[in-house]
Amino acid sequence: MLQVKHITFGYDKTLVLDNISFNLEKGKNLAIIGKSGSGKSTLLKLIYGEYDVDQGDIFWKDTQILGPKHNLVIGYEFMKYVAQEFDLMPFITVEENIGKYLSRFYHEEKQKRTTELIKVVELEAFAKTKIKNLSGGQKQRVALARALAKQPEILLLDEPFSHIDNFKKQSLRRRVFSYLKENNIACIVATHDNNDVLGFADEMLVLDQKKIIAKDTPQNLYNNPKLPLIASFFGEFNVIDGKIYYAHKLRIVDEDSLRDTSATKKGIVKASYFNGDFWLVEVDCDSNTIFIYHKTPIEPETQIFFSFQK
Ligand SMILES: Nc1ncnc2c1ncn2[C@@H]1O[C@H](COP(=O)(O)OP(=O)(O)OP(=O)(O)O)[C@@H](O)[C@H]1O
Repeated sequence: MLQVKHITFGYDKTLVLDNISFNLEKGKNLAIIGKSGSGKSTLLKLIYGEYDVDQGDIFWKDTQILGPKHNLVIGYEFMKYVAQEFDLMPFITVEENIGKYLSRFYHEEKQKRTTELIKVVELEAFAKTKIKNLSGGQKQRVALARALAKQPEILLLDEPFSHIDNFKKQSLRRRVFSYLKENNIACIVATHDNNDVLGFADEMLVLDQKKIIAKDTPQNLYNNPKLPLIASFFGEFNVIDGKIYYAHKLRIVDEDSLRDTSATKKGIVKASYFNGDFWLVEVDCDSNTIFIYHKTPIEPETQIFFSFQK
């Protein structure tokens, strides 16, 4: 189990993280979310032992994670970290980069393991390509495979799919996260993308103002977002009379249906934005901007009525 106990850290005099504590069980997937600059990468780096904490302790099982002041070589065998900038060896191939960390393995086993990992990150066609000839997204996938090469017990991922195109992203996420579950590898994923979280994370931790402001399952946080910051991670939302409503929880209704319900408001359409299955309709309601999903676009300046769905 990972135990993060009351850690505090600042790069200089200004605090970045203040009294952060949480645990993570073996094999579990934890997502860390928060605004840009809220300290997600810093937290991953502290857990990895890249910096010394100012206060507090971090343990993986019985091993205390120590920073550079107390540890000549950064990092531990059981933990791997895939940073936002991945440092691969540019002049050797994809399989050589992945295999590089498997020097202790017999040749056949090493080849088998490398092939398996190349499959996880869907780079079969590039196995013999030199890193310098790969795109950013392909490099990111090599970095992921390399981190998995030695079967860590815990993996720290910073925006792991940020460079990967949408065609690949969905299937790659499923493969990588299933691989981690099957192999009982715990992971912490710092991300801005709710698709990295919904469907994969066992829990989510929200960082804001140097603190953890929420920690719960994605389902609970999605269904009951206590703060706009949390709702904004999941999608378009509105704050109406102090309550948070996702844009898909509001319904544009006919004037006739108004008699039945008191929970209806009036507004003037400002614009409609194509959104795939729906249009996102921007409405001015008592000088507040409200967003509502609707099946069709609505002409600007049209008066509409909308109601709230549970
Ligand atoms: N090496 C550094 N030296 C000094 N300050 C730093 C350093 N790295 C990060 N910071 C500062 O620490 C704060 C947290 O940065 P961090 O990169 O952890 O945030 P983040 O949540 O990961 O951001 P993003 O989502 O943009 O990646 C920011 O204010 C940043 O400017």
